[in-house]
Amino acid sequence: MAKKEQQPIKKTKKEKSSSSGQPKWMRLFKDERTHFIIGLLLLMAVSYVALAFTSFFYTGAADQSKLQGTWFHLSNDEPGIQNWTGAVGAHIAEVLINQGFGVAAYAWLVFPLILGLRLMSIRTIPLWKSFLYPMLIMIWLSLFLGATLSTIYKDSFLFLGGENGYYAGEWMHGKFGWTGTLLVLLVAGFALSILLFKGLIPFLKRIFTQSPRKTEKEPVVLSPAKQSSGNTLTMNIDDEEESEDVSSLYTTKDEEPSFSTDFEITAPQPEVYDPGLSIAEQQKIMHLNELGNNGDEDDYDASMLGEYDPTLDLSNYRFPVLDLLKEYNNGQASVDMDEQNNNKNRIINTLRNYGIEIDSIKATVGPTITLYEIVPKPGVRISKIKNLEDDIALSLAALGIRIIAPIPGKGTIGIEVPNRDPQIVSMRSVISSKKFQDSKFDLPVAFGSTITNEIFMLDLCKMPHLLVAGATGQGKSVGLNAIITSLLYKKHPSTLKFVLVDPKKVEFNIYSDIEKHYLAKLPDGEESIITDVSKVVQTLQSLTIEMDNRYDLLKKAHVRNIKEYNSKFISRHLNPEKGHRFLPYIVVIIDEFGDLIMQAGKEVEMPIARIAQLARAVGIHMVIATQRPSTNIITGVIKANFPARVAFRVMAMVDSRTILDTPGANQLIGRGDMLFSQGGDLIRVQCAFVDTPEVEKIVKYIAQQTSFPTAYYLPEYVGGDGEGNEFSDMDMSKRDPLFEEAARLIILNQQGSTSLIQRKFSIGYNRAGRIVDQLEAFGILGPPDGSKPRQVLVTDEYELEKRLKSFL
Ligand SMILES: Nc1ncnc2c1ncn2[C@@H]1O[C@H](COP(=O)(O)OP(=O)(O)OP(=O)(O)O)[C@@H](O)[C@H]1O
Repeated sequence: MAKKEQQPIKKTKKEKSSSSGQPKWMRLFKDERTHFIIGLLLLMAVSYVALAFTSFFYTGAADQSKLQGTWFHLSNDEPGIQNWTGAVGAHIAEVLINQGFGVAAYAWLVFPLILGLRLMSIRTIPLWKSFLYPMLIMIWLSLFLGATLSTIYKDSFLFLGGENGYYAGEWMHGKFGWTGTLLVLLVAGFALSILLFKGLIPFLKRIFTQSPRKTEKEPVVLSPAKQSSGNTLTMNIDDEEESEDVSSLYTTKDEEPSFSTDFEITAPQPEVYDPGLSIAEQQKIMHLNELGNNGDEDDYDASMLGEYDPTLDLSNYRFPVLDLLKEYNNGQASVDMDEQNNNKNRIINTLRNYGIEIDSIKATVGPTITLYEIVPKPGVRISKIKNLEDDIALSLAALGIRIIAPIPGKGTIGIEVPNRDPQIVSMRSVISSKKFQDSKFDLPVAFGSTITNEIFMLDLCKMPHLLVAGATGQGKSVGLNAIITSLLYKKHPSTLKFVLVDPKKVEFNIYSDIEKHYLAKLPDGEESIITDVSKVVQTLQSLTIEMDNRYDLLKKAHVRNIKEYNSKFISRHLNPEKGHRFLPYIVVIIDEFGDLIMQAGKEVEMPIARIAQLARAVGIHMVIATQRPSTNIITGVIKANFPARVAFRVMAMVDSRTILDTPGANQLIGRGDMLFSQGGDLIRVQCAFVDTPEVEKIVKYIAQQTSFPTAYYLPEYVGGDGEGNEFSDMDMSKRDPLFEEAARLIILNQQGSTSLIQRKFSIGYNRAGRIVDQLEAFGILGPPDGSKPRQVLVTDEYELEKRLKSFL
């Protein structure tokens, strides 16, 4: 729907059917309100039947004689029925309880109850469990009651185990006798308990392995805490199900000291190689594992409590609604055919003037740019067309023309020409798009629309960090707001926290009202939006501590990344008593980090680099923005660690090279026109537009809802020395005496290998390795890259001299 508003031209058949091709009844069926109403009806039906069942125990005897009729008779009104729910309820109870499975018939109600709750968006246990488990319990209980108690209640109107249980019990008595039947039922009951409660086997093992030790330890006086765990064990004999929960919850904690001395737990080391992680992250995990494996989390299992729901604290939280966002381009803009035809003819003529003939030309009209794709006649040199950029721009009398020769993967040549009447791509249109709504990304960002009218989305988790740059007034702030807005529309406050840094003190202030929902800050930080440079440094250091803490948790949990960690926590295989907690993603957004680098230099650059190198595995992602795309701001260190980049319009080609390593951003037209690059490919995107009043509305909508008691507190950062931080440890005085010479050598050779330094200076491998580490820490060499040589981040001696001076 919304696509139509933003896109002036007819879409392809495929796109059209995906957005509007659904029949009305189907949409009604999928509508949230329909689900809610069906859920409500199910809950009503469940309550009705539950009441009928309960009443049946009191009124069943009196009603029995009147229940001989069929359903048809009953619905024709049966006089004198006493069941609280009338004739229909009485009949249902008679059929399901007496003729069915006896008191165990209540189990029928579990599945519709859970289904109803799910339809109303209240999540409990998985559906298959809610069906299978009650059915198994029902069959067993009906058999048990039928086989054991039926003789006791012989004269009652009620079959405790239902007719099914009664006759099955009779049959079993005939086959196995009384004792045999009881034995079979108890064994079946035990097997069923093992199936239902995962923690039962480890619990029993513990009881059995512990009993001899208990006698050895008898003289030891138990602390009150231990005595209470003894109580837990006693309960176990009385109440099988309840003690199951309680025991496996607490035994891990209480029994642990004596356990760990007697048993060597050989937990599997996590496999280190993970293609999703950077080399530095993999090394970090390997290093942590080398330090020793003291996590014995493998035993912990509280899965019988059902899945942990991280959103439970704010379970009534409502995501912002679409109506908070504005519609633009209400009157559907149509394609200006004259403009398209004129441009097409001009392109053909200009090319012809230079002796270039083409086979075909095709136009795709985007919101702000039209892409003309041409196929030249065989034998035409592509570079010849590329050189005509200025001439084509002149003939079209338009700025912002970009030639892509050839379009990667297409075999055509693209000429991007700005439209005379650009359309705004509204945030509303991208947020309401099916692509965004159905997205399964962990941190989905709906950035805007490509020039071929596709919604452009990225997963910040995969980037894993983003550098945003562009001259002032070209759409950077709107871009940052689009990122934040997308995340607010998709992530619950318990799963995402922002750290917002704003040295200009104007851009992010608007978000301070959602501090307790979505922001993370230092425990002593008064302001939720960080504006002060010294506070920025502290916050970044604190984030590196948070990162290290999270790595420790990952190590203890024997997992490789935050996703695995959180799913293990959700399935209750990580013990909160041992410091485990659900880890929200943290997105750090730094507006105008150029100002910070100018004021605090390495103090901010180095923690940024460190977080960028390591934090992806633990769910910390960074977006840094600057309006000064110069090499002293976007340094080699920054570039090496931010492979995903967004460039808004810049004034000079050299600026575009600084951001993207290629020209292009200087040819953009501004107002949200941007280039996204990751690993070489450039995509031109019209950034979605969200203005301040819209953001205010979203913030207000969230702020008026119940929040957490405080913002998310980052760990306290003590002292300025940055204990354990290799970057701050490496001040100039601690450099190797050969540091400068080694730096010159690798810049001269543009090759950064340890063996080169070793050979040239005739030094040992260890010392050469240390020098390489120092060169990396000072941003002269990039991080290790598998078997490939490290990247040299400084291009010439002049830049090196400047750097060395800045360090002094
Ligand atoms: N995606 C967009 N679509 C349409 N217009 C836009 C878009 N982005 C920005 N603009 C227009 O450009 C103006 C400037 O945008 P913005 O404030 O984001 O620039 P900026 O690069 O952040 O500037 P500064 O660096 O000075 O903060 C906006 O007020 C708006 O009119």
